[in-house]
Amino acid sequence: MEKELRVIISGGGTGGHIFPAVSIANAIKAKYPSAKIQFVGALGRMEMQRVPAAGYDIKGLPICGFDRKHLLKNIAVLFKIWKSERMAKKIVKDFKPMVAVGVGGYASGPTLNVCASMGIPCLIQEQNSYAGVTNKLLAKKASKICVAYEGMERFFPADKIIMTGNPVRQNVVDATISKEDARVKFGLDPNKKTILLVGGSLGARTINESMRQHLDKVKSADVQFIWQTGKYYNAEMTQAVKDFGDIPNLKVLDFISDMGAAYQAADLVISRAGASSISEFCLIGKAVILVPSPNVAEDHQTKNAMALVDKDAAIYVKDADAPDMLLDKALEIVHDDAKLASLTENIKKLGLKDSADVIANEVVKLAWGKQ
Ligand SMILES: CC(=O)N[C@H]1[C@@H](OP(=O)(O)OP(=O)(O)OC[C@H]2O[C@@H](n3ccc(=O)[nH]c3=O)[C@H](O)[C@@H]2O)O[C@H](CO)[C@@H](O)[C@@H]1O
Repeated sequence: MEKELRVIISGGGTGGHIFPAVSIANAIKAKYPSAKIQFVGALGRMEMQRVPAAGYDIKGLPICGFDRKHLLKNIAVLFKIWKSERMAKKIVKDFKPMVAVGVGGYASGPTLNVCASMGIPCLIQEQNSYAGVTNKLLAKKASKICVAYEGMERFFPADKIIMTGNPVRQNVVDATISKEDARVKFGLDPNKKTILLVGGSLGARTINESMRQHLDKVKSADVQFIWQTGKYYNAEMTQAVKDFGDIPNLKVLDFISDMGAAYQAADLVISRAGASSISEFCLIGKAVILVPSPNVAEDHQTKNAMALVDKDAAIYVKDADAPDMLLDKALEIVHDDAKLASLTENIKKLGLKDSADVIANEVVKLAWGKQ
């Protein structure tokens, strides 16, 4: 009989790292229901809520990133890294994983470093077309590196790279709720065209401003809206809507837990161009307007977006132009059924299926020592 499978999964910071981790865990559990999975995240970050909500146990490390503006503060950061490594060592010793998975984000640094130093095989998953700092540092120690974009040999040893695509949560891509029921779930008219706005897992100032500055147009549009503001901006945007007055065709939310239903409800999505969001649009086949964040390393969201836009699989609106034209563009497209159909058709061709499954197989092979 094979031994009990024990896996550590570490990383987080934003949904773009957390949700791929959860879907890898789900895929492992689907194959090995008795597998023991321990998440390790960063205290105070989003994974500390989202991972338990997905049904997994998580332990938090007091880790954070270096402060490039205030160098003196980094003495405290060094102490936190040291403390995190000690705590990671204890977690690893107690849990005794057979394999470790890192999905990027601060916590995966100490966790995978400790695992590698104890001879536990490590796999890392990089979601973007531009590798994150932690993953770049861990690449030497990892046995396998799962990626979603071509050309990642720029960052990682070519012989370790496996092209898997980004794992997306099963309940997001396999949502069975009908369009009508999904709209009712969000308190909307089941028969009215619907636009969903999402600013990534944390919300996006520009997308929010593109709505806030045009609430008159929103109210008079023959369309309804689900507007995810992000937790940070929610109070401000909710107040702006309250000050404007009643807008029955608008639902404002800080965070959407059931993204499967939100996508089902929508005829058109407006979104940032984070890697997991893009993978979801491709797999579900959603007409989307992408407004890449200009505030990310190497402008990687624009690269993520252009991979679709160049194939007529998404519409691109530059961040700086969004407050002026995003809403008008969306209202034009949502009423153009031929355009919606061609966008849907083209984006569907770009989805890499079964990513979580393929990665889970690689994790299991490493655990059993079959590299
Ligand atoms: C500002 C920033 O640093 N963004 C990065 C971050 O984005 P971010 O965390 O926004 O990640 P993605 O766009 O890749 O994924 C967002 C995920 O959150 C989910 N979701 C979103 C909103 C919501 O209300 N509910 C919900 O469940 C989406 O379904 C998706 O699964 O990580 C991505 C993956 O490494 C990067 O490509 C992004 O550049």
